[in-house]
Amino acid sequence: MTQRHQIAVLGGGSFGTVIANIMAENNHDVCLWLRNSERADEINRDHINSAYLPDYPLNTNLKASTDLAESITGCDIVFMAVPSSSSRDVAAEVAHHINDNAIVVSTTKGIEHDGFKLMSEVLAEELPKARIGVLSGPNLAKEIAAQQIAATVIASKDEELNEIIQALLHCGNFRVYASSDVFGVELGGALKNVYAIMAGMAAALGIGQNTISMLMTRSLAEMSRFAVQKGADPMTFLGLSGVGDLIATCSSPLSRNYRVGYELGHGKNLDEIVAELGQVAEGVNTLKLLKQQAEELGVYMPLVNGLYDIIYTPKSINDVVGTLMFAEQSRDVEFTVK
Ligand SMILES: NC(=O)C1=CN([C@@H]2O[C@H](COP(=O)(O)OP(=O)(O)OC[C@H]3O[C@@H](n4cnc5c(N)ncnc54)[C@H](OP(=O)(O)O)[C@@H]3O)[C@@H](O)[C@H]2O)C=CC1
Ligand SMILES: O=C(CO)COP(=O)(O)O
Repeated sequence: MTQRHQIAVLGGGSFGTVIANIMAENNHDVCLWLRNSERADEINRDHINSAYLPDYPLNTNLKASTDLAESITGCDIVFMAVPSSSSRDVAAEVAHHINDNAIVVSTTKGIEHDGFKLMSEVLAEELPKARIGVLSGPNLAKEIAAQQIAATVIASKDEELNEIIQALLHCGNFRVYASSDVFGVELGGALKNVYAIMAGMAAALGIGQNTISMLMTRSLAEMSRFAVQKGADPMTFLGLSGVGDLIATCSSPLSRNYRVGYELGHGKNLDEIVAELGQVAEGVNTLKLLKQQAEELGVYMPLVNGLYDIIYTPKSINDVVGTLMFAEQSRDVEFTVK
């Protein structure tokens, strides 16, 4: 019989709810921490999170709470599923209640504003005694909630941690692959959000399959180029957390980042789009940070620059496309396996 774990999932949005429910279905003690008491009551009473996943019946053993101390105390595993803008504050609170040596897994695909830090780095600073992992992959929450087959990646240097998380989340429609490349897995999840905005914008303009293929492939080249400059292994970008997640989010209106791009492509204002979305689209902040970081490192990122110009400068989409099409023509594949 597998060990029964006591788990807290912090963040009661779409992804937090889905992973909490999978683990409750797998017979673990799971508490979903959220800040809205009406929603917590609804989950405990009606076993539904109607604000985020109205068609997804939740396991009756899944508990919800607005009390962070109550949610975390005694847990051996904590999942972070809040937006990157809140991760440090939430982690600092977690530090008061968490067991030494507990496992903490970040699911957040974003970058901290100051210092271009990924969430595992933020967690390591705030929770120095925790064993830290990162979960990332092509995981559109609504598809998982609809019981569609999906897979993800758990990344940690701690092999035992990877095995524990694989067993926790594995079920008939969800597979978990392991990686030791925490940085590469996490960076892939954060960067692809930017390209999903671009893909949504391109979809709004009615582009064909050749153009879609070109955009996605050149996005992967650009992401990998940036990652290599930051010291990551480009091979990780060929896995689920890299190209896998890029394909999912650049192809689906279920992606919030794609939807932001789609509305931008129809001429809507960014602030209005974000306000109407009511959920996190991490790529909007990542775009600015990525452009700045690429400039500092001297990495050539024409797609990021073009998207930035469309959103934040008076340049039109046609101006930007013209510039991109007449840029110097270079090599297709930049990396070789020795
Ligand atoms: N959705 C997906 O398919 C996947 C998402 N991710 C990543 O996971 C993260 C969360 O995504 P997702 O669940 O979809 O996002 P949602 O926007 O659906 O939910 C975010 C949740 O975080 C809560 N929250 C925000 N700020 C705070 C705070 N300061 N304290 C407590 N709770 C807070 C929100 O609360 P409230 O409802 O009260 O506003 C909401 O419940 C993102 O970084 C995303 O990139 C990762 C994999 C897949
Ligand atoms: O990361 C995701 C799917 O893997 C979710 O993408 P969005 O945040 O764009 O909805």
